[in-house]
Amino acid sequence: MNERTTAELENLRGLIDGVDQQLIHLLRKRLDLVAQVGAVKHGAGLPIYAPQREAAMLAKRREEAKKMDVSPQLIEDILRRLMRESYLNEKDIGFKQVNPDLGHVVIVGGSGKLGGLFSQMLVLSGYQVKVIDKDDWARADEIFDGAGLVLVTVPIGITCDLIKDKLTTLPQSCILADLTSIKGEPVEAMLAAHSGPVVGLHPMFGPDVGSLAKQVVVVCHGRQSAEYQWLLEQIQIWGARIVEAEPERHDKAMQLVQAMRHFSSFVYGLNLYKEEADIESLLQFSSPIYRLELAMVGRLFAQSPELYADIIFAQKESMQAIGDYLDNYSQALSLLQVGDRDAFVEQFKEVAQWFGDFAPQFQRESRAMLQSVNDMKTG
Ligand SMILES: C=C(O[C@@H]1C=C(C(=O)O)C=C[C@H]1O)C(=O)O
Repeated sequence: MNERTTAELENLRGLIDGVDQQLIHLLRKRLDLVAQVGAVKHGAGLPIYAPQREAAMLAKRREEAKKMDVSPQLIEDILRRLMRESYLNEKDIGFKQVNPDLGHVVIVGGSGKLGGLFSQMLVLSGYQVKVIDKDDWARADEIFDGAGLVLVTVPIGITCDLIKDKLTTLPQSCILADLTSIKGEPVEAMLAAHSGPVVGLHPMFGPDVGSLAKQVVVVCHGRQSAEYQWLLEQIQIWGARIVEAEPERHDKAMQLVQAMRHFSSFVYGLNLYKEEADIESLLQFSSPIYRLELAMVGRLFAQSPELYADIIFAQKESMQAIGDYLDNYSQALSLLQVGDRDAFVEQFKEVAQWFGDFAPQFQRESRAMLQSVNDMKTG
């Protein structure tokens, strides 16, 4: 590089640094304004996540960006990232308490990660939370006395027995709820054990989400829904979306969404291990999609084996779904073995047609994900 180029670059880079510094000031200003919005919402008991406001704002900014020859997608990406920050920050202010007259909340299995997250959200909303764990059952009467809500969040394998054995003498008006990832048997067990209000909940996220904004909580109604309506409102104030489902429909979906999905990730990891794959060098050659896939598989093995065993072993019916997968895998493999490329292409087309409009939609969504995987690369 000659001196002139070096000087020109230095000058321009200095100007870019200045713009980036201004961006930091603008971000600070935006965060402060969002904090004020958070305080107003907290006072009024409004949810932190305001989808209509977001959609309207994004549409306007996209228009304005276009006029200034800035990519609309660029401003949308930036604003979406900023909004994620907003949810995190709004959370710290706390949330409106929808039911101030509730007695305390008991979280059964509160030392688990998901129990801990719900405990934190309830405390941030002004509720008194008591936890009961394995070693505390001697004090159970005292802990449950006066409870307004009992939230069961123990491993699936022991959920129903625990409900049957230990939760039969709750105060009549107390709400009994669970967070288990299957709903049929736990809801039945709760209805049998307790004659008061009962509701089954399944948070469709792990404990490492920073905020509940935009997350989904599935609700399976048990009994006396008017009594726990406040809890659903409270969850919505935390930013989550409530999706109502019949326990059977929910459990059937989980065979694919959870059991089969996690099982195939497990086998994917198992296979890498048996093949003695060198992850380091795979990463070197990885395309963004491979990296994303590896991240989804690898993250499984950073978590609790018991948790995944529980999810995969929760329903006997999942075996059927997983078995079907294996059959389809074998049939597809046989096309490869006999070299029937045409049949493969035909099957591909058939599946593509079945996906319909979802295929291009998923392509758009994954494009953004793949780009951010690429952004995260360093060096
Ligand atoms: C700041 C608000 O809260 C959230 C965050 C937003 C943002 O960062 O712009 C917009 C909408 C809400 O989901 C708001 O409601 O305006």
